[in-house]
Amino acid sequence: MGRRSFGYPRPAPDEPADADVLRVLLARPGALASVGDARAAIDAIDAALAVLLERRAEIAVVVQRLKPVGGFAGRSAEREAQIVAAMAARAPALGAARLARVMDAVIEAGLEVAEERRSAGA
Ligand SMILES: O=C(O)C(=O)C[C@]1(C(=O)O)C=C[C@@H](O)C=C1
Repeated sequence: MGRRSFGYPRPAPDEPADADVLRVLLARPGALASVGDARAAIDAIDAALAVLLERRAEIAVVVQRLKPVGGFAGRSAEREAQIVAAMAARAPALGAARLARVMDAVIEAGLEVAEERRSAGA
């Protein structure tokens, strides 16, 4: 499947030509004055999150196949701490402790998908 956005946003110079691009409208919290508007903004973000989480899981499946020891047995606390620290720099209100809980669930979900694929011989 080719790129799903058509010319916009323009690819960055170091962007692979066969990557997909997700464009997300991020409402500014201060601009939301009703529950309906705020929920619609949350729904838009959750839709993007679902796409990101699904793609992340598919890529984590690939990592498990490529690692010498994949799956739950190959879990790396050091790598997970790096991921959380990088995210905390972009999400200061959430902070590292809360992000660690979120990412633990996200990473486990990816490893479960990898395990399902492995058992199915896929
Ligand atoms: O980077 C890896 O080594 C992975 O297996 C991927 C991943 C992840 O989902 O980000 C999954 C498990 C590891 O504990 C660390 C990270």
